[in-house]
Amino acid sequence: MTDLSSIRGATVTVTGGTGSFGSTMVRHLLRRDAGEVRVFSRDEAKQDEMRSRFSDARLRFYLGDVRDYDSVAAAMVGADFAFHAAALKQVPSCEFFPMQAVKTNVTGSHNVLQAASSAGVESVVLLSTDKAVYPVNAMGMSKALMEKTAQAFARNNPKSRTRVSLTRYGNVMYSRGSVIPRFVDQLQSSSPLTITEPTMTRFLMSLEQSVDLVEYAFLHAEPGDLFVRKAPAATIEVLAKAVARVMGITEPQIERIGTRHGEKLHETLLSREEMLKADDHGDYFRVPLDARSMQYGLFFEEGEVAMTAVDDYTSENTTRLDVDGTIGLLQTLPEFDALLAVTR
Ligand SMILES: O=c1ccn([C@@H]2O[C@H](COP(=O)(O)OP(=O)(O)O[C@H]3O[C@H](CO)[C@@H](O)[C@H](O)[C@H]3O)[C@@H](O)[C@H]2O)c(=O)[nH]1
Repeated sequence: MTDLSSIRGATVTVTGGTGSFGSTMVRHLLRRDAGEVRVFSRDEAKQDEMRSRFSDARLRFYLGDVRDYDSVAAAMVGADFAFHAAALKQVPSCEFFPMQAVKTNVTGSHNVLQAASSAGVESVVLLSTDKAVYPVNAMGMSKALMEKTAQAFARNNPKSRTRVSLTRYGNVMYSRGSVIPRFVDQLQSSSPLTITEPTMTRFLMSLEQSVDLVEYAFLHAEPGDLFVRKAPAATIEVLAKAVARVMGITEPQIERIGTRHGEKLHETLLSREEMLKADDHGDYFRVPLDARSMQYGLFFEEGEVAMTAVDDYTSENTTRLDVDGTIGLLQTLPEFDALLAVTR
């Protein structure tokens, strides 16, 4: 039985541990009294910065790349649990270099699973994205294949000591390089807000909520399960107006720049096929593994029960926030607190 007390004293590896999610997860694990937290990542400068910022003797830094099996294996030996956040996640760079996305997101994730299983790690939670559902860009496609790799591991190794599970989430508000800090910069320099397509919608989630989701998966997963957190969404026009209002600007200048390469109008967190199988856990959905064995007939001949009229779970049909609702959400973010404290 996994509960929060399992983290106490445990050794935990976080791949991508210096990133926005990774470092928040590391902090969370330290608060949960983990005995040792291993930060696995490529960038020695970020590790060094994190070492002095955290200044915690329970942290261990592992330099490596998920593409390099030996480096991942070294970070897994003796670990109890692992959270796999290392990824190439920017849509444009993966569009231009799709094989780089394959190497990191697919082969690298496979390395993480193999290394964890060889080391007898008890649980691995892998992070995926809404862009993996009906993917239209290389980043989403590579993450979809990562999901399939994890599910195949669970299906093909029912006796494995390593419990593999997945989480999928949408846009993390104020994450590095994303639209909210971009709007904030534009407002601060009195430049127009660059809006791609005003009616485009995105799920909105805070970094803390993404950590909660990953911990929920860790606590509740059966092998091969996938979890998403229910989340509200807003159009980009609403989001732009809300960011401006929070910063005291009621009529922001707006410049339409058009939809970028590989972008969807709306994102999907769960397909209708997944919704048909999903269990409703209140704040979360759990999608169990399709655990039919390697008997191909079960896939090709018997098929599924009739598909009923269930919809995908999308940023178009989830709870939609208006400007006031979005402001309410933005005001919960520590980044805005810090920002407004400076401008006040
Ligand atoms: O100047 C800009 C930049 C973006 N947008 C729009 O804002 C939304 C969000 O864009 P952005 O913050 O760049 O995020 P996404 O491209 O949706 O991708 C983010 O969210 C994904 C989860 O859906 C993560 O996997 C990615 O790593 C992360 O970059 C999109 O509708 C964009 O069209 C604008 O309107 N103006």
